Amino acid sequence: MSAMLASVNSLQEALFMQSFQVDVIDLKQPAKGALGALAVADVAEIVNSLDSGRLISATVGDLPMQPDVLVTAVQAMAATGVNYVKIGFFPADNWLDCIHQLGILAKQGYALIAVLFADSQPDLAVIQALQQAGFAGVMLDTMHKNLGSLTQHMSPAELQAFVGKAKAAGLISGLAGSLTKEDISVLLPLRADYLGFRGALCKQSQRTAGLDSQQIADIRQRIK
Ligand SMILES: O=C[C@H](O)COP(=O)(O)O
Repeated sequence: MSAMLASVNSLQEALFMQSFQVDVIDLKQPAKGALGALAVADVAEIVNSLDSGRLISATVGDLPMQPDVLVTAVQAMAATGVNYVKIGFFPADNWLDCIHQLGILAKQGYALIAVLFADSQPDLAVIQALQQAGFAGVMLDTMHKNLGSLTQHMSPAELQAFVGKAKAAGLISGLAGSLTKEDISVLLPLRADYLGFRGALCKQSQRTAGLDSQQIADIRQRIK
């Protein structure tokens, strides 16, 4: 069974989401992009306010693929005490260099999740490099939030292949990207470790709008 990850953008949203017993609370600022980041100080406050033992992830933002920029951002975000730091792998020709530098942090104990974007046709061969570098996990998301859900960019067979490769590499696997409640029955059989949501949890399914309790309860019910 897959777990449920829910993205929230403030302490108020995080506390509200916690009341629905979601498995992973993901801290990000959707208004700042696909993986827009919250301020490190805000993340630290949220980490200190949620129940201990609650799994928390945070993104470092839509950053350029520059190893030094990524390493600095990851160190700052990890210092807040989040369980996982998510790093977007945007189209660039130096992924292996970035993975190598981030791998130095991974080997020091940082729990890193690489985010690949289904709408940019990522080369899944990178999963092997992520494993060798010591990443904790890999997930699929979408970069362009107005171009449909993950299931419109990759077929069930392609998504199954992604999950299979991640599992074979011993990595946590996640699926996200404008997922709708209708996507859930398609994705659950793939047995990813978690399914991630933001837009579908919000009013009018707008990821920058406020959370909608009925939507959250509905999705929580479908994943339980
Ligand atoms: O990590 C999960 C994402 O926050 C998903 O956001 P989205 O559903 O708006 O694409």
